[in-house]
Amino acid sequence: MEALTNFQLFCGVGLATSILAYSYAVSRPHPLDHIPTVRPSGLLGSYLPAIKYITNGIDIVQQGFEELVLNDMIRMEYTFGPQMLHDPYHVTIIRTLVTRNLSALLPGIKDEMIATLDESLDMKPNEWESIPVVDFSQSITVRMLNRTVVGLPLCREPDWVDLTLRGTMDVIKEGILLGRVPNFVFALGAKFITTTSSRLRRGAKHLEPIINERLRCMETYGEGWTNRPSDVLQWFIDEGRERTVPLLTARILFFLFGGMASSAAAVAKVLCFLAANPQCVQPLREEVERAIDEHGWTREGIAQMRRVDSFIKETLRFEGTTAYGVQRKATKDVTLSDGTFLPRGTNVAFAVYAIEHDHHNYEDPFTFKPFRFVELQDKCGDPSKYQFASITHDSLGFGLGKSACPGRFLASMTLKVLLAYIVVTYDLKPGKDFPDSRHLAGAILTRPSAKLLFRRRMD
Ligand code: HEM
Repeated sequence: MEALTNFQLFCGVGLATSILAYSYAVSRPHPLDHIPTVRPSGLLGSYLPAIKYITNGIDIVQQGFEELVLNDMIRMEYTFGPQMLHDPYHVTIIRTLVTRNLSALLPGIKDEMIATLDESLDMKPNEWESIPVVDFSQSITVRMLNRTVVGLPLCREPDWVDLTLRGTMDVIKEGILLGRVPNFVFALGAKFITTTSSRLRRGAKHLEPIINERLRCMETYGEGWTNRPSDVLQWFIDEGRERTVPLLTARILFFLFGGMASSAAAVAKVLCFLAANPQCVQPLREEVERAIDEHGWTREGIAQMRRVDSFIKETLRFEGTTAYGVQRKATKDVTLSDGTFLPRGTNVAFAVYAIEHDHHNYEDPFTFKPFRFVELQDKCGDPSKYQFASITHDSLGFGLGKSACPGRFLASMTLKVLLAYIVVTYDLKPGKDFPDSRHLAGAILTRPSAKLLFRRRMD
């Protein structure tokens, strides 16, 4: 027999070691074996559903409805910086200053919306224009959100807009990739997978002159600085925890990340459902025109738009935003009230789509009823219930509990203004590739090729 070459010997030892390691891993009891998890056990088995999950997330989570779902967390400390995890003060600023100042932010949001619509929908009277709905929704959302965050003129600066838009999408892709990298290559892999440093450098170039000028005014005028900007950047500076350009840049980009992708995805769905349901247009127009006649484009006016609110909430419930959500990690061993034991480090998530399509929670859950929530409000006699921004155990689009989305009131106001304005200003109908959605790693997304036809309102 010929002598084994070094290479064959290396392969042989490697194979034997792998078989031993695999046999050991599958024979070891897993601390979660008592819990009905969605993933099969075993060394390779856990990666197979992860791959299947990329294209078929809904089905896998549906399988695990009423069971606990394991999931990897996206690693924000690598895509933005460790300070986002260790000092999430932006959450407090959103809960307090952003939410308290919604009335003051509204005129800027509306102004930015009209400017973006005029630029994107530059058609002649009686002419239909075909618009890719995903791109359109992202462009308008990023501008409206940026207006509240950095104000004019930066919110319209093309490179900044591109950074805050594409950068958000990059972070999502990088986060998904990082979530799939095995732990032992993680620290090294993060450096190569993320574009964090170049993103922050690019952002700092835009923010540096603005931050420096604002710091100068604060030093010069102190409390007497009368035309102090009323935007998120200024609230971060005033808070005083981070006064350097790199740290503030990371915080601002993270803030925009928090609001951008989910709001833009919601806008795309709402516009698609509006185009697909022409029977809703008249009732919506009547409501919006009445509210604007009585209160103008104010928060009071927006609050009167219950059909608009219900249309948005029902669209997101019916179409779904994600297969699973409200992700939590057990930071220590936990025993739940039903006796279920979760060892430290366990990731859990709720089967959001399944819960929002459960007939115990919603009558006729697989039927789109645009004004479902107005009917429920009328039935219980309380219009403050069942609102888009409300959080309940059967309405999980904004999460649940202490970590529920702090930006939901801003998101709700922004979406309502947009839908209300579009419905009274334009006619819409479905275009190409409509209204198909696709599933990506659990998220339910509008197909990027989907088009809508817009025309200036004719009647
Ligand atoms: C329709 C639009 C939006 C949707 C569907 C949405 C949804 C969510 C969800 C599901 C969570 C996780 C909640 C949980 O785990 O319980 C979340 C968290 C968060 N959202 Fe939103 N969001 C939206 C808009 C916004 C906006 C506009 C902002 C910024 C103003 C924002 C800022 C955040 C932040 C900072 C968190 C993390 C909260 C924390 O860690 O405690 N979101 N959002």
